[in-house]
Amino acid sequence: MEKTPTLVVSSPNIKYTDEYIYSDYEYEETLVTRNGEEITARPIRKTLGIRTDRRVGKVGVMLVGWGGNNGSTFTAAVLANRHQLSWNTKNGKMDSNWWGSITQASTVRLGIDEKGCDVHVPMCQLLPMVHPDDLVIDGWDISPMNLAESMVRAKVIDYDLQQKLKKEMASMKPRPAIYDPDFIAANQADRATNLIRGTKYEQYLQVRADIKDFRDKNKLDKIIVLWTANTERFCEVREGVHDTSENIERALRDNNSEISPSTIFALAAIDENCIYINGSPQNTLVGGVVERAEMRGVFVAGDDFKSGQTKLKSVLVDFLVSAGLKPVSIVSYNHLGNNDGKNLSAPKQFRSKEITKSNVVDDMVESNQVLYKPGEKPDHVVVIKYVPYVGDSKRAMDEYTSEILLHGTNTIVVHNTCEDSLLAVPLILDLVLLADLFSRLAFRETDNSYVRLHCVLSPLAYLLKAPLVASGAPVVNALFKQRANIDNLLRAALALPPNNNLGLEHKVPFLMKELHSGALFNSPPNKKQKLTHANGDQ
Ligand SMILES: NC(=O)c1ccc[n+]([C@@H]2O[C@H](COP(=O)([O-])OP(=O)(O)OC[C@H]3O[C@@H](n4cnc5c(N)ncnc54)[C@H](O)[C@@H]3O)[C@@H](O)[C@H]2O)c1
Ligand SMILES: O=P([O-])([O-])O[C@@H]1[C@@H](O)[C@H](O)[C@@H](O)[C@H](O)[C@@H]1O
Repeated sequence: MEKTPTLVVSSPNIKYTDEYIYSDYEYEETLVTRNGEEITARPIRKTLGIRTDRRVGKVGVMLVGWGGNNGSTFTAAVLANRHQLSWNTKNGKMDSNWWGSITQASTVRLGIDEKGCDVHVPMCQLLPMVHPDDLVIDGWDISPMNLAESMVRAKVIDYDLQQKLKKEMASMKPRPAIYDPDFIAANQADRATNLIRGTKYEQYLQVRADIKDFRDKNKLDKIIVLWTANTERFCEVREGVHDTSENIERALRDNNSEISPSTIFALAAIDENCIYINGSPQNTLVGGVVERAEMRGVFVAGDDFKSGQTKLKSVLVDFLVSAGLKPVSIVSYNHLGNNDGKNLSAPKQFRSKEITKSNVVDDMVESNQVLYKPGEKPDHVVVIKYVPYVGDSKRAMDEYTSEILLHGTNTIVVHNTCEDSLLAVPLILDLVLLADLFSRLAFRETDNSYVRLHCVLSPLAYLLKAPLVASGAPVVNALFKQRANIDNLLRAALALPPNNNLGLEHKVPFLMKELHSGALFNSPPNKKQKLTHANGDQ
């Protein structure tokens, strides 16, 4: 594989040491105030010291639901890419790739070259990230099947590739897991034979022991626990039970029936200082769990991978509303035949998914009060049907009807067929790699102290249908705003300004002349500011 060039930022605002990258970043925003009919906009600017720990270390990922379609396909994809496997299909020989992963297969605009042409680099090249080949994988499942059997059961991976992976995956066996029939569909009962017995607290202790065992056996520096098990019903959040760390601890020890398996996994992960990510729609990350994460300085993220219909919805609705067209009716229907679809065929589990698939348009609608009165929303219907024959190949049909000029209407219909797991698995990789990277960022608060990001990793929103945010923070669902947030956070850690898409060197005559004469690149750099970091050389 050709060696990717090393990226170095040459600026008085950045300092590289063996352990850290120190950057002075000019954070800019516009403060808007209203006084009756008058709106005032005031630019504000703050120099932020950002430190990135370059030491990636040895990273493990523990999947809850490892034996599922996503878990087995993720494992197959890591192994296929690690071994650079090729395999035969009816369409010819295929090579491994990570398409669908923004860290591995997408690029970020870095800037322009001397001719003024945009230069893009792979996202994974901007800052030190875990290499997918180096990930150590383990996990739990209520089903006892090993990963080779799980891969066959999933019917996602091409047959010839399965044969090349079977031996290695047969040696991988999910650890016994926590099963509570009150939280997932009754139709999952026949899988549930690989279980941790005992009270909820005993199960919590066992999960912690499993994490310690995985860490010690593999000499890991960091573990990320990611839920890709079945969708649970929402737990009924109760004051005095779910609201604080202390109350949830008590509820756990009291074997409270409203403490879900996913919340037990989350508490165990956090108490073992592991990042916890929820790839399903249920409300695992209740107040007490987030408070526990804050107290321990551990990161959490969720909910529900944003892989297909919802991802497209967060683009189409953003396009329509920002074009001044008014979506008034959105209908999202799909059917699929995998075990996820089987579990979602139960009303309570479907309701969890319906919630996360429905709330995704709120921020875009609320951003345009020319089109929508306060509180006004499009009609929005979500339908999911289970049709066993189609397996993992989800069939999605969407209809978007908008009001246009002079109350005309415009109806867009989309049909989409895909192996659902092949869309979700790259997101699992990105969630793991970006969560690890973001956990290594720190922001200088005083001369010698740094604070990390808020424990709820909302910069991962691009990958999630219902992004969890810090209490009181706005939820952003528009896909390209979410993407710009990731790109510009990475740029900020390199003391680079956000991409503003102005391109004035191609629009303002004297800038165009400077560009072509080379003068544009000789303009004096920002006045050399003293690095604000106490640790960086002055
Ligand atoms: N495109 C996608 O595939 C996609 C997109 C968004 C969200 N999701 C969510 O990801 C999750 C997994 O999807 P999938 O297609 O892999 O489903 P799946 O049913 O194939 O896999 C889930 C696995 O979890 C196991 N399991 C159930 N309860 C468990 C528990 N308490 N502990 C440990 N294991 C448990 C099951 O035995 C199964 O092997 C689902 O919640 C789904 O809604 C999937
Ligand atoms: O990501 P997306 O395509 O909007 O939503 C998908 C649903 O349409 C599908 O029915 C469900 O099984 C998947 O878990 C996923 O949530």
